[in-house]
Parts: sequence; C-alpha cells; structure tokens
Amino acid sequence: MRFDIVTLFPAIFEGYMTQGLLGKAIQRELVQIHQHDLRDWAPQTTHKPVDDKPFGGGPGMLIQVEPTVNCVEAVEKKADQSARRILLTPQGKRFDQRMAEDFATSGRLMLLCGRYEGFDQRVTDILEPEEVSIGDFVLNGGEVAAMVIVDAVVRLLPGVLGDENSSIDDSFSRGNRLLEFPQYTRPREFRGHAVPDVLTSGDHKAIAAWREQQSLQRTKQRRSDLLRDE
Ligand SMILES: Oc1ccccc1-c1ccno1
Repeated sequence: MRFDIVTLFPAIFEGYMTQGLLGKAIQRELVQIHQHDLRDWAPQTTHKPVDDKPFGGGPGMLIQVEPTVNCVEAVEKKADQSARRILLTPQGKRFDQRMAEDFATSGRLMLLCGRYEGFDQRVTDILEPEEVSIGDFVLNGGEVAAMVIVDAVVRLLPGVLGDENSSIDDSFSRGNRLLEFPQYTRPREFRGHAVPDVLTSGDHKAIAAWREQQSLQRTKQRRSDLLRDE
C-alpha cells in the first residue's frame, strides 16, 4: 500500500516513519509513504507563498487552490493508479475503525493536510476528495490527523501485525462493538494489586467468560453508545 501525504510540513513525518510498527512495515516494504511539500508548487517567487487572505474578509489565511491542485495532479501522474483522495478537516466524516478497514483495502491513499483556515473551496470542488475528521476538536493542521489514519490503517495490512498480535480481537475491529477487557502480565502482584485469579487458573472457558463479562461491563460504563443499535 502507498500513502502520498501533501503537506506544508513534510519534516513532521520523518521521525514517525522510522519508529515502531510503521518503521518496520516500511523497512519490510509492506507500505510506502511519500511526503509532498506544497511549497514546491508555490509560484516561483522568493517567498513562495501558498496561502492568502479569504475573500469577503475573516480571520486567518487559506491554502491556495493552484499549488494544491497542481501538486496532486503531478503526484497522481507519477504513479499508474489514481489514489483515493482524503482531505483532513474538522468538517469531515468521522474516522472510525470501519473506515480504517475500508481504507486498508485501497492500494493507494492521498492525504491532503490543511493548515491555517483550511483549503480554498475550489480544492474540494476540483479534486472531490473524501473529507475526513478524526474528532470534534480543532488542530493546527491536518498532519497529526494524517498520522492517526496512517497508524490505524497500516496495522491492518497483511503481515504488519504478527499472527500473535492479530487485530481481530481489538476494540472496534471488524464490527466488534465491545471495548477490550483489562489485561495483565508479570508480576502477579504489585503494590497490593493482584492479577485476577481466573487469569492464572488455566481454565480457558472461565477466562473467556470473565473477559467477555469485563468487556461488556467496561463498555456499559464508558461507551454505552456502542451498545445501541445503529
Ligand atoms: O483541526 C484540523 C485542522 C486541519 C486539518 C484537520 C483538522 C482536524 C480536526 C479533526 N480532524 O481533523
């Protein structure tokens, strides 16, 4: 799978792409991530502006349509298949595990990271991206949202998680509507907090029943909305 990330701050992704699961997935060529600096598409002036004031007045600046559309079209021409275009924005459809599973079936995703007050509306009108939000809050830019999407999608790609770390039982995975149960490892007791006896009983049926009960209780307490019919 390939990600193309269009951004004003490509350097933001450098450390992120060399660490942990994603770093290993890139090394094993299970995924490719290409950053594209919008400033490379700015008018050839010394200052290279890619933003400007909104018509009609109002606070902040907008990212101009010309560098953005030219950048996306140039990136698409580089590869033989057109990418699915995702624009990160607070106004978008809420990202969730189901969307992550859908994105993971796409060969190529292009993530458009806005800054300032976002993109000129013609970026959306011309490129017709899917507009996606990672939650009801405001960030300084789309880069963090893009990392969230890359992180959630890459772990679903074949071969990224070893069999022992399958995502199949994760909270929200593949329609799973219960939060995950509490997990414990050694030591068996720490500061008076012991591992529940059932987990060291060897009774796999009892362990499964305890985990199911814990998941249901935790979901009722924290996310009762997940138990309502869609
Ligand atoms: O707050 C933002 C600013 C720019 C681009 C995206 C976002 C955002 C907020 C929530 N999901 O995406």
